[in-house]
Amino acid sequence: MDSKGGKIMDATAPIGFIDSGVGGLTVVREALRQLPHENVLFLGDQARLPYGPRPAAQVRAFTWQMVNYLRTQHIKALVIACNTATAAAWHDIQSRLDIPVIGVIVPGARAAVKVSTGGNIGVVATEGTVASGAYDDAIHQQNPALTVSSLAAPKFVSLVESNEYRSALAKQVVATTLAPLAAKHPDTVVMGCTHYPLLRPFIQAALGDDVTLIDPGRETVVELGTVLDYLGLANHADHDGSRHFYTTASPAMFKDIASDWLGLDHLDVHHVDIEHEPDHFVAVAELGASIPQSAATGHEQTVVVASKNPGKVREFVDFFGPRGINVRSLADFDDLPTVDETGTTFLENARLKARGYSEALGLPVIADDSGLMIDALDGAPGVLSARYAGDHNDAANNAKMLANLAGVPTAKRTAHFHTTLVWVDPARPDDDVEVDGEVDGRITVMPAGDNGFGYDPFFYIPEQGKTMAEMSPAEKNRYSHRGNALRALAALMDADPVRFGLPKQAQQPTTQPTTEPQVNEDLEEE
Ligand SMILES: O=c1nc[nH]c2c1ncn2[C@H]1C[C@H](O)[C@@H](COP(=O)(O)OP(=O)(O)OP(=O)(O)O)O1
Ligand SMILES: [Mg+2]
Repeated sequence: MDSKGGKIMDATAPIGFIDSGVGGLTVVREALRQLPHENVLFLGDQARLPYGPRPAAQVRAFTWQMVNYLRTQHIKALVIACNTATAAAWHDIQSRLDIPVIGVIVPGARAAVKVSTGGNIGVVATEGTVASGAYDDAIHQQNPALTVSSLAAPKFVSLVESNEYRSALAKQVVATTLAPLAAKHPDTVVMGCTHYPLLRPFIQAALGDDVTLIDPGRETVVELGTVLDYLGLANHADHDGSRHFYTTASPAMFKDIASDWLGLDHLDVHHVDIEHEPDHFVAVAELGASIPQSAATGHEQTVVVASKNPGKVREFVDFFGPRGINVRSLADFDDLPTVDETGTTFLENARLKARGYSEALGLPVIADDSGLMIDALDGAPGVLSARYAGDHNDAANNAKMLANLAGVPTAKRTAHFHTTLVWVDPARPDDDVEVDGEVDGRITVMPAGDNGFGYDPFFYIPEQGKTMAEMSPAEKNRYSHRGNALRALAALMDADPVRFGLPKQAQQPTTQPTTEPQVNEDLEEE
């Protein structure tokens, strides 16, 4: 964990990637290769593509809308995986956010300066990037003596976005477009648009084999890895991270290109609308307020997870995110009164939290009250799980549990996790939704695994042969009490979306994706 700007950041939080379309996937592919354990959220603004010909002020506004959307998903770092957006907005965004913000231009320029042998560097980019002079500036900042020749290649983005990037037409367009640059005999050429690496074989052919091509996306991911390490924000999970993709256009075409390019099946792709997001910096707490709540308008739903436990909140984000529901937690709101858990049952406490916070916020709220019941301890710690030894001190709680179980043989260490969820919507009084979930397991003698939270390292599921802390988030969710309760909730949502403020023909998946995408290592590398 690291703290920046007074806010505790979570190494397991996702990294956000934004682009005008699918081009940013070339950067995501690098991230999956170089940083496979990181959780990834990608947003492509295909509905408003291309960004290249647009005025810089408009690109900046669109970019902020993408950024503000991803900020509601609690990203720990942001990569502007688009050269045009980086040229127009990187300075503004990185100066205002309290997370690392990395653009593609500086890393790309740095790499070109490093490898150039003849001091003659070419840059191929969109009109917007060329007009900004951002690469010239970044390269000359490193070494003013280098020659930089820039060329705009406006047609390349549409070749890629129309999935034509392997065609004969593409080959011909690339050769014709690059002829004036080839005539200047650069020794190094920057592919200054994240769409262009998909055309790499044709670009190389047009410029000649002697030219070194720079993929700024690749360099950006190197820099991202360094920054995360430096800030203590790298995800050290022992399994591949989760990957969620959002597009402002239709998911179908996006899925085709993304599956092909990333070598991933079962991509989790969802449509989102971002035009209502603020087009400039606002505090995270204000972002929720800008999203319409009404089911009748069919707009996005926001729910506040009434929990101060970041481990829990993550599991809710993983559940609601793919269903297109924005998630806030109590950490996003200042000056909230604390609701005490004075009940004697999970249901009473979950109701107290859901109703208390919903009343204070005037928003739909979901609360979770959960705990561990150990048979040999007559169901303890149960409702008091969080306060068993120390107040929310996981280490002390686990130590007390172990001490109380000393000498109890394996076969008698059976236990059950329970969760009760209560959903309260101020727009639908007297229509609270209440569901339960349980999972059976056994308490180990030694902790195992680094994932999850609370009692997870000691909660062993015999059928799976591991503790919940040894499972990836998706895997834990498949078996856990919370996963089971959320599946019960999902069934109710699918049956009656309007009850949850969702549009009637909800396009959400009926069950959560349980397949973890695999990275195909065999994909061509340079
Ligand atoms: O999946 C789980 N894996 C491991 N441990 C878990 C899990 N789920 C709940 N637990 C433990 C944490 C806490 O010691 C107690 C819940 O207490 P509980 O009051 O519901 O939550 P909390 O106080 O941590 O957060 P909050 O009330 O703000 O939601 O059971
Ligand atoms: Mg609690």
